[in-house]
Amino acid sequence: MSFCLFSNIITRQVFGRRISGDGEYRSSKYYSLLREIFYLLGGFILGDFFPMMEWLDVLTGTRARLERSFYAMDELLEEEIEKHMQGGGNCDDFMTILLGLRNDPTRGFPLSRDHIKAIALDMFAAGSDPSVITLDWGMTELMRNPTIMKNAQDEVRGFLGNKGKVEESDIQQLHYLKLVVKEVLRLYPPGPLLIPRECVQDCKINGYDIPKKTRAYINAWAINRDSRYWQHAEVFMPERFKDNDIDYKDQHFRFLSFGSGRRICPGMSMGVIAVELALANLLYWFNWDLPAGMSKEDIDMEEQFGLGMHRKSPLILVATPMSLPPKLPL
Ligand code: HEM
Repeated sequence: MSFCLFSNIITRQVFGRRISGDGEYRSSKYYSLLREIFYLLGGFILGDFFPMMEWLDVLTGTRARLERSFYAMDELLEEEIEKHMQGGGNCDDFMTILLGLRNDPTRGFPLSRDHIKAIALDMFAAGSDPSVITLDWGMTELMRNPTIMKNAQDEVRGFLGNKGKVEESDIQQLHYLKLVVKEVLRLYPPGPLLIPRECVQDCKINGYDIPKKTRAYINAWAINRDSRYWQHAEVFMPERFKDNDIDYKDQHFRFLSFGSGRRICPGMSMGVIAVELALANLLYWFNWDLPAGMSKEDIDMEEQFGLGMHRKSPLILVATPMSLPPKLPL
C-alpha cells in the first residue's frame, strides 16, 4: 500500500491522476509494471557493477525482462501523451506543461516526445521507491526502539489532538518526527551507492590511479555510518540531529542520502515531506505491535542487495486503529 501511495503521488503530478482507485491498485496495469521496473532498477544487475560481465545478464534472462518492461512502459507513456494531446490532462500536471513547452521558441533546444517520455519515466523510477524504502525502515527502527516510537507518537497525537487528519501544513510543527526521518535516512539511504558516475578525466584518489571513463560508485551507506563523523554511528538516535546544522544538503559530505553536487536528488524536499506525512499518519492513526510471540530482537534487519536498499523480508506488524474521542460540536 505504501508503494501505491507514493506512486499515486507521482502519477498525480505527472499525469494528473492516480494509478488506481482505492483498494484496486493490485489489478492496475501500472501497478504490476511499476513493480517490475522497480525490481529491475533496484535489484542486483551484474552489468551495473561489472560492465565487463554484462553478457551474463543476457544468459540469466534479465536483459529480456528489461526490454519487455521498457516496451510496455513506452506503450503506456505513449497512451498518456495521446490522451494529454487530446485534452485529457489537468492544466497543471507535468505532462501537460512539458507538451506545452514542446514548441516554445524561447527554449534553446526542442523538447521531443522522447525527452518527455524520459522525464516522466525518470520521475517514476526515482520518485516513489526511495520513499517506500524509507517508510519501511522507519517503521522497522521505531518497532525496535519503543521509547523513540512513543516520543514520536506522543508528539504527533499531542499536536493533532482529535483533528482526525494529518495535513502537510502540520508537519512543520512535528520537530521530533523530522529528526526520526533524518536518522532513518542516515542509516538506510535508499540508494546506498547513489547513481553511478563516470570519471571525465584521469585522477588519483588515495594513491590509486583512476583512469578517465571509469565507472565510479560513491558508498553513501558507509559514509553515513562512518565513526569518524558520527558518534555511536550504528545506533538509531534521532536526537543526534537536534542541535546541529547537519542537513540533507550537507556541505561536508558526511550525510549523502540524497547524493551531492550537480546530480543531487531534485526531488529531495518532496521526498522528505511525503515520507514525514505518511509516517505521521501511521503513528497518528494506529498503535503498532509485533505479531504475537515475536520480540523486537527477532526483527530481521537484513538488507536486499542491489541499487535500492529494500528490506530483505517484509516487515509484518499488527496495526490497531486508534479511537478518537468524539468531536465537539462547533
Ligand atoms: C526519500 C526520498 C528520496 C530519496 C532518499 C532520494 C534519493 C536520491 C538519490 C541518492 C539520488 C542520486 C543522487 C546522486 O547520485 O548524487 C536521487 C536522484 C534522483 N531523484 Fe531522488 N530521492 C528521493 C525522492 C525523490 C522524489 C520524490 C523524486 C521526484 C519526484 C526524485 C527524483 C529524482 C531524480 C529525477 C533523480 C535523478 C537526478 C539526476 O540524475 O540528475 N527523488 N535521488
